[in-house]
Amino acid sequence: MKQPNRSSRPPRRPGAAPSPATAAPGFAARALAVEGLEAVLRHGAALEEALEVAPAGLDPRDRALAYRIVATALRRLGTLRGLLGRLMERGLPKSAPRLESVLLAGATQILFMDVPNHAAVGLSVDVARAERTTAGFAGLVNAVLRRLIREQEAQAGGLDTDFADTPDWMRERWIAAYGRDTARAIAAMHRVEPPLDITVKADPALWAERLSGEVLPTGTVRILQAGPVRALPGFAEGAWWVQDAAAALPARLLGAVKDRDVADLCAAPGGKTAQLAVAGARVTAVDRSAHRLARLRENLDRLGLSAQVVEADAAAFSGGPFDAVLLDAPCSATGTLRRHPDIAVAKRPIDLVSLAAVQARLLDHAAGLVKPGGTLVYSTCSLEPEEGEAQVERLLAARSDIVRAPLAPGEVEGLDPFITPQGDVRTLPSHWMRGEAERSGLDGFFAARLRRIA
Ligand SMILES: C[S@@+](CC[C@H](N)C(=O)[O-])C[C@H]1O[C@@H](n2cnc3c(N)ncnc32)[C@H](O)[C@@H]1O
Repeated sequence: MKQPNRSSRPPRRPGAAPSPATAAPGFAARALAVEGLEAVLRHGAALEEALEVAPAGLDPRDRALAYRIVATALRRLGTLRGLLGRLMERGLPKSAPRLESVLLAGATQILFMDVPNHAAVGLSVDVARAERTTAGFAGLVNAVLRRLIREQEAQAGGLDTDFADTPDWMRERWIAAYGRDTARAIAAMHRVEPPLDITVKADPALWAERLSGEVLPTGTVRILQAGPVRALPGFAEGAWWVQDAAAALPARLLGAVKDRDVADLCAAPGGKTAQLAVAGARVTAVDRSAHRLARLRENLDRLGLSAQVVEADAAAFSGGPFDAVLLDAPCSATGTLRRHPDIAVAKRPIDLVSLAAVQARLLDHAAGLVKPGGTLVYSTCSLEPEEGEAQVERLLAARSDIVRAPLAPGEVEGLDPFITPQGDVRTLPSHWMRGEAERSGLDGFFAARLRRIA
């Protein structure tokens, strides 16, 4: 946790007149952060859409700060709730559920961000006062956050445990699947803001230099402290796209795809479609979401790439047969918690049951779209074996015309550390530790390469 930072100016006392507080520097970012937390915690919004309520004309720096507050609060939610619980013996007032978001945003800035304590407290008080249901609790916000500053070390005792920010059901599943030490290492990575990973159309070394990044062993360019993505060199001209290093691996399992007919099932927003198109494949990109396909088209346009785009349920899609099929199935996405900490709030164990059924239906159908002799790659961004390894075992047991085409060491550059004894790929957020955690890790992905033999 951040060391106590003592300010010469005390926080604004809630009794003092707030005006023109709502126009004060930093207010808009804090108000938006509280809205964002409300959207995720109480209305089930995804983090990506939580800040869509931002007022038009908001300075992009305020938006970026609000995003960091929300993302950090979600990454450290267990710790923060534990601390606030200790500081508020009587709990949150029932009449103001929104107050929790105000306190979470304030405590996040105090404990985990480089924000002066007086600004974190003063602006939290202003945000509380600006809304009808929380205005009467501005004094409480002031008192709780100031006590947090004074007593953070003492109050944190026993709270900041390895799994404090991991939902119990995820912790238990990861311990069962990967062992306690690895589960602990995964949980630790989920607390860290990940770097920006991009896939470049060509010349990773050149772009790594231009963007002050580094080329990872698999060819992804990794950038620390990137700032707004759209403002980076090469974005507007379509030289690269954002894609986690692990998300870039499944398409590479297909090998050479130049002039091949390749179906990318569940394709939007198109990261893997773009990889296949750059590699020279004739790509049919299928997704059932019109909204997400619009993003796929926008991405391909910016990149100057093309694919045949089909809006359809991939489990009923009747194109092909194809030389190769990539099925990047919808899943719980528990492998992406570093980038999407809202998943820890949104997902429930029961979701795995329905998702596994969808994945089985999609995988069965995908197998039928592959030409005899062709390749099928199945992938998910999940840490849960039911959504990865078990799906492949089930398909192999059910169909004698599908066999595993295991990956050989050295076959795909940089991939060896992730090849399982079965010849599949399994990445974990705790893999690829490269010095500081902020430049390490990658999303948790599973990918298997299969071949249709008849
Ligand atoms: C993990 S995301 C795909 C990410 C994408 N492959 C990429 O690399 O950018 C899963 C996608 O599956 C789509 N989807 C879910 N169920 C589907 C179905 N039955 N048929 C087609 N697409 C589906 C969702 O709309 C979503 O875009």
